[in-house]
Amino acid sequence: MNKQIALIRGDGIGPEIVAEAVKVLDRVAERFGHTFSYTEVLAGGCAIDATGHPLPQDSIEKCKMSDSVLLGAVGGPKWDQLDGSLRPEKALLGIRSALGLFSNIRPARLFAPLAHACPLRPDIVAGGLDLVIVRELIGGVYFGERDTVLKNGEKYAYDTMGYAEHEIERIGRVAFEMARKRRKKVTSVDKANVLDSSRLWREVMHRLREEYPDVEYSDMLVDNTAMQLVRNPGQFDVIVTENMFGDILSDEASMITGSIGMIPSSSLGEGTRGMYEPIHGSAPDIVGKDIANPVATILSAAMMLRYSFNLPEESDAVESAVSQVLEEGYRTADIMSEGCTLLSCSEMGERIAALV
Ligand SMILES: NC(=O)C1=CN([C@@H]2O[C@H](COP(=O)(O)OP(=O)(O)OC[C@H]3O[C@@H](n4cnc5c(N)ncnc54)[C@H](O)[C@@H]3O)[C@@H](O)[C@H]2O)C=CC1
Ligand SMILES: CC(C)CC(=O)C(=O)O
Ligand SMILES: [Mg+2]
Repeated sequence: MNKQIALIRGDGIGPEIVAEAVKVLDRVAERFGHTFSYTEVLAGGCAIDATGHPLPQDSIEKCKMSDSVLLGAVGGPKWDQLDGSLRPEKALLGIRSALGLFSNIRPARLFAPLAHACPLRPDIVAGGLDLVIVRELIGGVYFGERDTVLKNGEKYAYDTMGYAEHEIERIGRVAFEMARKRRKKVTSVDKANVLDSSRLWREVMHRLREEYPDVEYSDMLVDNTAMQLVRNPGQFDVIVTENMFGDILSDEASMITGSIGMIPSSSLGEGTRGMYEPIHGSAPDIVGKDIANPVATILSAAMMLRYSFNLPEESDAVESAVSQVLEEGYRTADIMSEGCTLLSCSEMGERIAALV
C-alpha cells in the first residue's frame, strides 16, 4: 500500500515526538511491505516565524492532497503575546475545520504495567481502566462568534457557544456506533441546567438514543463528570461531549493512564482522511531535553493505520509493541517508577519501533 502522510511537526516538543512516530511508521512499512511517504507541512508558531501566518493556504492544500495528517503540537510562550487570529493554536482549529474533522476520539486506557504510575487509589485502578472520549471538534465555543469591544468605557470580550442539530446528531452517532463495538454504554456530558446549547444537545441525544435501544444511555452534567472521572472512572465506557468540555475532560482523563503523554487521538470527518495527534500540547517546559513521552504520538500513528488506512494488523503490531516495551519495564520520565529503566524520548521511539 502506498500512502502520503502530511507531517506537521509544529512547535516545542512537536518535532521530537513526531520523529519517533515516523521511526515506527517506517518500521511498519518495512515489515508489512508498504510505502509511506511524507510531506512536511508548516503550521503553528514555526509557520508564523517563516511566513507571518500560523496556517498558510499552502499548508491546508498539502493536507488536503495527503491521505492523512500526523501532528505533533503547536504553540508556546514565544507567540503568547500575539492577537487571537494570529496565534499558533488557530492553525490547529483552522486545519480541523478546513478538513471537516468533526469527530475527535480520545481513548484513555491504562496499560497494566502503568498501574503504579496512576495517581488514583489502587482499588479504583484494579481491574483496569478503559474509556473513550468522543469530542465534537469543529463547533461550540472555539468556533462561535467572538469579539473584544468597548463597553461602558472598558474592554468587554465574549465568545459564544452554539450548536446546530445536525452537528450534535453526527457526533452522537459516532458515540453510539462506537459503544456498540465496546461495552455498549454512552454517557452524554453537557451543562443543560444552564446552557441553551446543552439543552439542544440533550434533546438531540435523547432522540438518537431511541435508535440505539441496545446501548445504555445516561446524561451527566460536566461538573459532576469532572468529579466522577477521579472518583470512579470505571463507570464510563464512551463519553460524548461538546468541543471545550471534551478538551478539558480528556486532559483530566489522561491521569488515569499515568500521563498526558499516553493519550493519542484521531480526528475524522465524513471520509477516511484524518488528522492524528497526541492530546497534549507543545510542553515548552521540557522542550529540547529529549525527555518527552512519544507514546501518545506513536499510538496516534497506530490509530491512523487503523482508521484512515484500514490496516488493523499493522495498528495492532504498534499497540502490542508499546505494551511490550512497558511490560519490559522501560519508561520515559513522566511515567517512571522504581525498578524501571529510564529511557529518553528517542530511545523509547527506537525501542518501540524495534518491536514492531
Ligand atoms: N494540540 C496542540 O497543539 C495543543 C497545543 N497547546 C499549546 O501548547 C502550549 C503549552 O501548553 P500547556 O498548557 O503547558 O500544556 P501541555 O500539554 O503542553 O503541557 C502540560 C504539562 O504536561 C507535560 N507534558 C505534555 N506532553 C508531554 C509528553 N509527551 N511527555 C511528558 N510530559 C508532557 C508538560 O511538560 C507540562 O508539564 C501552549 O501554547 C498551548 O496553547 C496545548 C494543548 C494542545
Ligand atoms: C487549540 C486547542 C483547542 C488545542 C487543545 O487543547 C486540544 O485540542 O486538546
Ligand atoms: Mg487540549
